[in-house]
Amino acid sequence: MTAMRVDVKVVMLGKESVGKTSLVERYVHHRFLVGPYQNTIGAAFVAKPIQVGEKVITLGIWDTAGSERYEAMSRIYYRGARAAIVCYDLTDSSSFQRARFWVKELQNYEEHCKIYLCGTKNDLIQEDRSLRKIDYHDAQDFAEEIGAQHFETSSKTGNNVDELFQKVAEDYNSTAFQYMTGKTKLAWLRLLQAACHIFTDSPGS
Ligand SMILES: Nc1nc2c(ncn2[C@@H]2O[C@H](COP(=O)(O)OP(=O)(O)OP(=O)(O)O)[C@@H](O)[C@H]2O)c(=O)[nH]1
Repeated sequence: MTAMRVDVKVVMLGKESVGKTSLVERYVHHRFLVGPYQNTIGAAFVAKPIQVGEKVITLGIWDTAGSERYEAMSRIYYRGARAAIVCYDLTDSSSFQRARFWVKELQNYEEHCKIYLCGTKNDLIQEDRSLRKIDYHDAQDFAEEIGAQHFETSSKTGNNVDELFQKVAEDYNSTAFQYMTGKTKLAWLRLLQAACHIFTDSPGS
């Protein structure tokens, strides 16, 4: 097995049973597993290359266990993450409280981690609007307050799932230069300068 170089560490956070594993399954394997719910123990990792313009960016996705029993462990997994997908279940108001908890944690301990707020299971809302427990605008306001992107997804139908992960990769791509260390940035600038010289000095230009 060859090791894959990971560009962005992404962590999935949220109350148990909100659908973190299902989101990853849908995105990575294009499937929705039916059958008895199996809670994640500890965490699971998967690497997924994704095309952004001309580039391929590999997301390293950590799917954490939502059970409060594993809270201390989940903290280990968000260390150094560049993106966090904080999930809540649109049909469960307590899951939104839990999402607020994870957002606070990230704001306090992982300030460079970009947050994506994700309301899951929107197929259930499409079927029966009375099941919605989190108003779209309330969640949107919260997302704006914390500077996060907000998505409502369904792993069952696939609605908005690719868009969510694509956005994570695109955001990383557009900010990657910003996060380069001084030395790397200088090297890139010199390379660009040299390329410009070659272009302007080339015969016929
Ligand atoms: N209808 C519907 N059910 C979903 C969706 N996503 C997840 N579920 C169901 O919700 C239950 C929990 O899903 P998981 O993906 O295992 O949840 P989790 O957040 O990974 O749970 P933990 O591992 O305990 O943290 C399962 O029975 C899923 O089938 C969805 O988009 N629509």
